Amino acid sequence: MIRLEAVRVDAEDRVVLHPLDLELTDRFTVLVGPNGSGKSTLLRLLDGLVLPSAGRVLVDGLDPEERLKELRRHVGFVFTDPDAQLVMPTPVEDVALSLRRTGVRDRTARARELLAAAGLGALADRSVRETSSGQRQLLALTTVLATEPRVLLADEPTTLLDLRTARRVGDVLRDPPAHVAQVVVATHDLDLAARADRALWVEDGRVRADGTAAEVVAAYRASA
Ligand SMILES: Nc1ncnc2c1ncn2[C@@H]1O[C@H](COP(=O)(O)OP(=O)(O)OP(=O)(O)O)[C@@H](O)[C@H]1O
Repeated sequence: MIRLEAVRVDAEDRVVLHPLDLELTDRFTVLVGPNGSGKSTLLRLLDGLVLPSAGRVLVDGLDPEERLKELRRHVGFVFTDPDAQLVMPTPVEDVALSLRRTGVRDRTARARELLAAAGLGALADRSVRETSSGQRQLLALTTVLATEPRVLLADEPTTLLDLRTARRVGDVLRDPPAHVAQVVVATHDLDLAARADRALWVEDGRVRADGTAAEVVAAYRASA
């Protein structure tokens, strides 16, 4: 369960996120809203990448200000830019690296299985630099899932993807591996958003609507 208790985030000259109380218990929650509304900030609070200026964040009881290391093991974050998290020369090495804390014995063999399951088997030994940006985005998601997080956070995970790959990423977010208890995604992809259980429409640093994905996405679409 994710809880925000009177959380506020200030920038130098303004409030980025106004005081917010929130409890997220659904399996798949999306954050929608215009550019610069505070979605990424809200997501980053859940991984301790942004710390609250006031209030408290708890992710399955872990407060990022007190137990950051544990939290980071508990939570996986997929960045918009996959190059921010792909560090090894080849996909198989990158996924094998992510498996280092999982107790898997043959990490290379398991990495190949995970890549194959993600539809990336043919790229396993290629240079990451030779893969397309969409393939790298899917690879970044695969490497994060390989760490076996309980909570999966993703910031615009379908931005670079063609329709079919976006659909596949949506399938993974909708129905992730069993170790993932909760998924929270910030997105402008309203087809993806509509597949969530719950949606928050964030605007000007406030939650403007909160409800089922169908309701909130329809209201947000109608506002454009
Ligand atoms: N550390 C910071 N210092 C100053 N301003 C910030 C900081 N972090 C975020 N902001 C500002 O806060 C606002 C919200 O940013 P955020 O990245 O959370 O929006 P977003 O909804 O994710 O936008 P987008 O859809 O464009 O990714 C923006 O105006 C941004 O410029």
